[in-house]
Amino acid sequence: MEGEVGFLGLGIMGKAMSMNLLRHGFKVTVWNRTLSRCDELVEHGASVAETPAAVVKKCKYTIAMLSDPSAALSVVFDKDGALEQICRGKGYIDMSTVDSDTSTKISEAITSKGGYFLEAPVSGSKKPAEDGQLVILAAGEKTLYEEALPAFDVLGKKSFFLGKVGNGAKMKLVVNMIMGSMMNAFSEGLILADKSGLSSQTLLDVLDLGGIANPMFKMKGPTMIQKNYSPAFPLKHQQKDMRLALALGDENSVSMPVAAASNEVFKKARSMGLGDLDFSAVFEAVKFPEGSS
Ligand SMILES: NC(=O)C1=CN([C@@H]2O[C@H](COP(=O)(O)OP(=O)(O)OC[C@H]3O[C@@H](n4cnc5c(N)ncnc54)[C@H](OP(=O)(O)O)[C@@H]3O)[C@@H](O)[C@H]2O)C=CC1
Ligand SMILES: O=CC(=O)O
Repeated sequence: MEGEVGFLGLGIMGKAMSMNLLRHGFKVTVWNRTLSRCDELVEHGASVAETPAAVVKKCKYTIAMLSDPSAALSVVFDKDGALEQICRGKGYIDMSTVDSDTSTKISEAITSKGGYFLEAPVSGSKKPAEDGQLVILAAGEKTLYEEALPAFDVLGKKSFFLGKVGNGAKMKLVVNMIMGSMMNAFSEGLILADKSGLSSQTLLDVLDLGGIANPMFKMKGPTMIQKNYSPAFPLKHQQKDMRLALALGDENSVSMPVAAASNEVFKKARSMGLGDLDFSAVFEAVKFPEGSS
């Protein structure tokens, strides 16, 4: 990955990832819809471009890390979007969590102009992004995957190449569907323990020693008990992932009652105004279901 790398989208993940690239000696040109969010990256050596098109014009490789399908499409297809400057030899790597249709639309547009496309959503949240410990789920153009490995090695602890475009998106949605359902079950367990007169902390200790111990319970349990929902993975994005995973289930005639019920609780949490908090704030919606005070 020689030369300047472009980075579009400096939210929780994009900021941590582009900072990591800078720390490891990559030259990075950044763009964010809210341009002021570029300032901190500039202090650490990044250059700024005014539009996605300007980033692509300057850089052989451009990485995008955007909130959802509509943002991913807008940054490519809108006026001054990335597509305007895609030409032969340019690589576009979308690391946002989107559905396979969105990824395919972007891929077809990029490749129709002679560019190369890779989808590469990630598993792992704010802290793994800061520590370069993401799990990268890439699919699409194998040559671009191989060229991107020096960057992926900085951003992640392991990269998978999953074949044709769409497979990375699908894998990410399956993983996050499981994660969202687990977070709901965990929240119900914490409440059941509390209402039954048991100590929440003791429940966490018991869980951590058994067969269902996992890093998510270990990390989120204590902060949930303290009602600290400072966002690492925003709840609105988890709900988007449940919705997209359920659509994938529809397409494949897979019945997912557990995920469907969990999605309802995430929707309820959004309607309670919790969308910008961490996804563990779904705990509040489980505590106070529809109709209760
Ligand atoms: N946070 C996490 O733990 C993880 C998140 N992900 C996925 O990574 C992606 C980014 O997540 P995260 O960084 O947390 O999200 P944030 O909400 O923190 O950041 C979203 C980014 O998308 C930009 N954006 C939103 N809408 C548009 C639009 N219409 N046009 C242009 N830019 C837009 C925002 O720009 P602006 O600053 O202007 O609002 C911002 O840069 C999501 O797909 C998420 O599901 C994957 C793994 C972990
Ligand atoms: O998408 C979220 C994550 O933690 O992975």
